[in-house]
Amino acid sequence: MDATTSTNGAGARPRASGGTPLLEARHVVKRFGSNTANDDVSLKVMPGEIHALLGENGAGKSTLVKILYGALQPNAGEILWKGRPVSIASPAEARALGIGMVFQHFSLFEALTVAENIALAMPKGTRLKDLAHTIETVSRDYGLPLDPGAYVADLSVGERQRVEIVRCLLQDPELIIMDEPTSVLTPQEADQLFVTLKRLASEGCAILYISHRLEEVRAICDHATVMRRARVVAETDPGRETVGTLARLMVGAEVAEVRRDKGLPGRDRLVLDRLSVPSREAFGVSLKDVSLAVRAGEIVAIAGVAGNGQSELFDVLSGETSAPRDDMIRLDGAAVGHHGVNARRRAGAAFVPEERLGHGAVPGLRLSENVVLTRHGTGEGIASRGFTRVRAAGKVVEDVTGMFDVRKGVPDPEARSLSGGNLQKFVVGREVHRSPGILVVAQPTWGVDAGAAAVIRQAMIDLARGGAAVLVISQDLDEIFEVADRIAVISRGHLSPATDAAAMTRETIGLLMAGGAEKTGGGA
Ligand SMILES: Nc1ncnc2c1ncn2[C@@H]1O[C@H](COP(=O)(O)OP(=O)(O)OP(=O)(O)O)[C@@H](O)[C@H]1O
Repeated sequence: MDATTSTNGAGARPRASGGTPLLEARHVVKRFGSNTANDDVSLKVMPGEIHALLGENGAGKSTLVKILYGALQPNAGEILWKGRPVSIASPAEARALGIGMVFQHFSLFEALTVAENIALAMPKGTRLKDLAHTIETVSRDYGLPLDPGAYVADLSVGERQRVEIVRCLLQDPELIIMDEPTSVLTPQEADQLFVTLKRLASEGCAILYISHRLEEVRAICDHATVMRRARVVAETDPGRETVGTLARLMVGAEVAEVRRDKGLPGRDRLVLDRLSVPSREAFGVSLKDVSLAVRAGEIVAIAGVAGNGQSELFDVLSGETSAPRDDMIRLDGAAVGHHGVNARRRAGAAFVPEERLGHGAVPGLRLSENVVLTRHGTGEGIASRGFTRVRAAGKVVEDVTGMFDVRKGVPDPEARSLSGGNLQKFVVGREVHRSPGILVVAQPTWGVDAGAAAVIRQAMIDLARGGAAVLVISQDLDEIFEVADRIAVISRGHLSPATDAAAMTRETIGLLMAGGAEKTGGGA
């Protein structure tokens, strides 16, 4: 690995050429059956360095960091910690060395409080009261405020991540591994996280950082290791690259630009009429008088800080919860507010939830079985009996794999064995493949690489331009501006009127996010 000197930011540190790496992986190999996920991978992380691990979906990044965290064992290769060979047999051993990890999929118990969750990772005998106090102090100091007594079930995704980070910090790590930490955060939360990471790095803690958001990698990372198809293909200083050159290093080709011509919106297809839904949970968000009409041919995006009613809105749109009145939700003119998810699917709607594992796909089922699950009640070619069903579902898997370049080791694997981004591509692709008249999708490109994000965004645009009404719920403003014809903002359960995207700026959206939506009231 070449010694490089960082050019980014005031706090940039030169990359030591002679110093001992904090962590070094040498020639690591990891196979899953016939699929090689890491093929002779080497990596050096220096103390106090923010080190990006980049690569397209399925490149092998998560596999490598799971090995470094002791959650997986390599088939070959060596790991050195502060220059000494170590064998990291379990996450507990990794933590004992000083390696912490914040996962992409959270591992918190919803029925426990923040303090109780963190206590599980602390030495036996830690008093809950003292721990609550420490949590409050550390979380405040590092700009990640938390209420130790709050139940995890009531926290937003961004807050849950804070719990994971604070739990990690309390173990005094020298290296923190983060797998796509900003994909669940608002722009403001992400900025705050960057301040926290810079501070940790200035205190000597190294960060190994997986992200598909290349702009942020350029802004905060001192060094990047790039993987492609299980191998390391480049080492670079991201501050010296552009987003385009980084994307090319990852994907090995130019990333296609999303094409969008102006649509000619037609009739109303999805209509919400003064939809109010009281929260089911003590700390949940109630939807208040939400009105919106999404027309044929257009994409409407709902922006907002996580935890402002997005998941409640998705649940009532998809039929997971019932609307108080049937006609509060109309699909192509038909009142469906009291209908379940299958009836809404039969009415031509498709839904892609935010959580892909568990909600979007059942982890232990094969992809074809997951296709059957979402289509058995819709009468769309997945016949109701035996072989036909399995064969037709297999064909859907094949089509979606081709259209969305889903990378997988075997033709029909269990959902859980796909890399995060590939599963997302599959779940979005499975629904787009139905050519729905109405598509509601939450966080469509969460965790997918630049190339795949372009494919998914293009598919949504093409679907809309073909006459569908597409509603995108997203926290990613870049994505919203790339795809949306109109933008509405959700704030504490209120939805602002959907406004022509060309007339919206980040500033206006920011103001609406901060509570302005309540003042402007619901409207289409
Ligand atoms: N438990 C498993 N069983 C079988 N194959 C697996 C397993 N875990 C990962 N793989 C495979 O290993 C390869 C690398 O996956 P990995 O999750 O490491 O990729 P990644 O670079 O982190 O991708 P992403 O950006 O999409 O999260 C993929 O082909 C994946 O399908």
